[in-house]
Amino acid sequence: MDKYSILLPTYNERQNLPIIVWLLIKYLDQSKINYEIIIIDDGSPDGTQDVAKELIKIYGDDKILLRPREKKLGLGTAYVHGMSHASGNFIIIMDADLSHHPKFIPKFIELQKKHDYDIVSGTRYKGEGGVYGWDFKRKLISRGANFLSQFLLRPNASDLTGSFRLYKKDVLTKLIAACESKGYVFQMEMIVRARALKFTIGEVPITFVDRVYGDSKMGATEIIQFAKNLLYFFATI
Ligand SMILES: Nc1nc2c(ncn2[C@@H]2O[C@H](COP(=O)(O)OP(=O)(O)O[C@H]3O[C@H](CO)[C@@H](O)[C@H](O)[C@@H]3O)[C@@H](O)[C@H]2O)c(=O)[nH]1
Repeated sequence: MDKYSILLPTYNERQNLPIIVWLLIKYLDQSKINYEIIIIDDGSPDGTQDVAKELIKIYGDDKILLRPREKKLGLGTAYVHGMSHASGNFIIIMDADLSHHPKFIPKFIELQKKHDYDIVSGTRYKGEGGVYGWDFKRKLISRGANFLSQFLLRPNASDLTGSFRLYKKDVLTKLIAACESKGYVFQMEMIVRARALKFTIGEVPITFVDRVYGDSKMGATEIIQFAKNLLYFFATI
């Protein structure tokens, strides 16, 4: 039977974590999906790990695992760390801040099964997909980054910077081995490398809703890093 390991990277998500975990359990149980939830917390000062431990007491350590690290080491490396503890043959990566709704997961799984895709990527930029709650500046950055990367890299997916995705575990293992970046740009690199390695990608339109609690960790450093990597991938891949 297929098993899905859901990776939830967290940094200061004390308020969001109980809600996202509850929603995940509700939708995945309802759809009779076999899963585990892996929380990768980078030593959040707001007590996210204490909340995670309480959730494990409530829902059980067969459903929720906490795989903490001592300090903030970046989003890309958090995925790698989580995956090394995953027992599923499929991996689902999503944000813990309620921007990604678990109701889309059964659609990801259905599409993957139908076409045996290596990757299913949530897309905000196709069909019914969309973004809610971002200000004009943030929308412009995201759209601009996507437009530029589409133009330069010609990837097989319409949302290069999004992170709500399902991977076959062996595919993700190969992609991780091929990827060099550590931060947010990891999402883009995965799709670019996927094309080079000839992995198939299906897409499910998703609505991305900006977080209500807490703050985004994306700043100028991540944006500059993204631009540098974009040019590097353009020149090398
Ligand atoms: N463990 C760990 N988790 C992190 C780190 N940085 C961020 N996270 C977690 O990663 C998720 C996304 O981080 P945010 O900082 O909230 O991202 P965002 O601004 O909402 O950005 C979203 O849009 C980007 C552009 O489309 C996406 O690239 C990004 O993945 C995300 O979906 C959240 O669950 C957050 O706690 C880190 O260094 N370590």
